Amino acid sequence: MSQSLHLFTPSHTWYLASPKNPYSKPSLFNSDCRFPIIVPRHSISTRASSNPNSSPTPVLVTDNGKGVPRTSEFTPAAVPETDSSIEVDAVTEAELKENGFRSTRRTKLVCTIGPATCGFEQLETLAVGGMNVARINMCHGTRGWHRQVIQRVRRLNEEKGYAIAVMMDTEGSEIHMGDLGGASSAKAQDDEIWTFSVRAFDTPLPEHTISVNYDGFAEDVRVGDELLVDGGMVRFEVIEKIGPDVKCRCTDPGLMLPRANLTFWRDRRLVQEKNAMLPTISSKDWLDIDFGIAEGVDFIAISFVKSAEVVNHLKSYIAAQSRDSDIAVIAKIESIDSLKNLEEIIQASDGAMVARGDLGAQIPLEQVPSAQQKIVQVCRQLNRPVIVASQLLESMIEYPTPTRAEVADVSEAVGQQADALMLSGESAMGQFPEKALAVLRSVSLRIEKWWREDKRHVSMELPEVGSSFQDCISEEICNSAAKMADNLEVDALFVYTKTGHMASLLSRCRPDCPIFAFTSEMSVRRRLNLQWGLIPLRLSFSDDMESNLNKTFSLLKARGMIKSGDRVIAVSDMLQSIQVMNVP
Ligand SMILES: Nc1ncnc2c1ncn2[C@@H]1O[C@H](COP(=O)(O)OP(=O)(O)O)[C@@H](O)[C@H]1O
Ligand SMILES: C=C(OP(=O)(O)O)C(=O)O
Ligand SMILES: [K+]
Ligand SMILES: [Mg+2]
Repeated sequence: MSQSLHLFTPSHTWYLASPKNPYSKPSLFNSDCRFPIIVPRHSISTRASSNPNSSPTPVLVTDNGKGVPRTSEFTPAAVPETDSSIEVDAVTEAELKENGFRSTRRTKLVCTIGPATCGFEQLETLAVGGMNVARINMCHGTRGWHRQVIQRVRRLNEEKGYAIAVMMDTEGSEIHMGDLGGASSAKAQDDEIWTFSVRAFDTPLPEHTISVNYDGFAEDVRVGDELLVDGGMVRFEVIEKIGPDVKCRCTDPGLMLPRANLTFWRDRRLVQEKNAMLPTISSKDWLDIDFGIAEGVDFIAISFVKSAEVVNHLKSYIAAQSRDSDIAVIAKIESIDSLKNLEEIIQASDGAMVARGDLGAQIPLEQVPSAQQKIVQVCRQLNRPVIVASQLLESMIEYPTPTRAEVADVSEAVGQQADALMLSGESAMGQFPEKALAVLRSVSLRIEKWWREDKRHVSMELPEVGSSFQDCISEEICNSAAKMADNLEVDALFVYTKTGHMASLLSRCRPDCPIFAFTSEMSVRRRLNLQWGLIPLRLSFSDDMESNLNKTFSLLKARGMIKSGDRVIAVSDMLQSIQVMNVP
């Protein structure tokens, strides 16, 4: 290569030549060379001006002047998808216009939908607040209830241009309490005697009685065992067994919520055989999975994964049920077994969740932070998106402001560059769902900026993940493009991707600038919405990168989302190229 970097001016387009790249000059491509070679091409600015008629009519302009449009001021972004339009939601658009590329949020936000947020307008408020993924927990509610939520999210996407993905979370075979006979919670006081029973009760339940979903419960516990509700929020000691009833004395008082998880400990260790005997995916879970497939959810999160085998099984099941479905499987890491088999589970899955609620009930609490760090790191290395979940802003279920400790916890996850943060009770049944989401949003933005500006991230060793030579080329291109983007301080990376793979490879590098991911598939756009730093947009594009770029520039410029002089690096999975250019 004779070109030195000073020739590498922004007004030039540069191509990384590869065997798949029709633009490459064969004489310059050394077939023995593992990596593509950079060859110069002519300036993009002359080509861009050759296509003056490609500007579309701007479709949507909503902005209340404060960066994020208010619900009532929404003009529906319903954009009939044509060859010459780009699909983007009002929030992304407003954020880009208001704050520019650099300050867009990179960390994605998942909200669990429950009674506090299931209405169309409530969902829209969450969308405006930055929700990227809506999670429904099959542990609660009926399928009819969940169907309605899915339909409302879909309507939001269709009418307002959002790409909110739906994640269905299976109940799993955990041992949990029943519904508390309709009460929203029950308070256990110090030294009170409560009965945990496997009997079927008519409502209302007798006083101080809790039903348990697992038939073997009374048989398996022993007098002297410690019974933990929700990982220790409330504790009891087993004092007597009488047939199906287990009498327990409250040793740590607290509030118990319907269907709270139960674990029991003997000699300070979790009694694990119980979970081991139960299948990871119960018969009820399989019916829920059928429901999820039929409703076209984007992600299925499996609770209490123990091995890669169950993930593989579910993936083949999904493939057999719906040939062209691309439902991604998220493994919830929340048991001792899942930690033991972490790498193989993550390798088998399409993503993972650090489910700290149950994890903290299975391992000592003080081990949860290091487990989180490890899971986040393994996911990044294996190129799988990772969600940090549970109790991020727990106090906001009841209070409008978070504790300092909660803000520090959110900051830690953002600093670890997890792909996504999740709200559970805060958004499902809390009093301040919108405020909780706003806290995640503002803390993410602030901490991301601080880490970027202070260059606090130590670069992580990213092992090769590709299995074929083509995959390795894509990977090298993304690694190089991300590095170039940082070194040249470009404003954005553009990726044209059919399957989303190149976009995820770029996201994995956690570059300083945001990544615009253009895809023609709506389902890919939604799926990419879980991944760090990606701004997924729908655009129909061709194999001709030149025309794709011209089209993108004029569409984005017409909507004020980019401007002349912005510097961009573009990669594509069709051509396996890297191009550096200034927006004309
Ligand atoms: N679909 C729903 N219907 C009713 N309540 C729900 C629903 N989803 C979540 N919740 C409430 O929100 C709380 C927190 O949600 P989540 O963390 O997903 O469940 P869990 O605490 O059971 O793991 C639940 O304990 C439950 O009270
Ligand atoms: C996210 C979790 O799972 P669930 O809310 O379904 O118990 C968790 O345990 O942290
Ligand atoms: K669940
Ligand atoms: Mg759990």
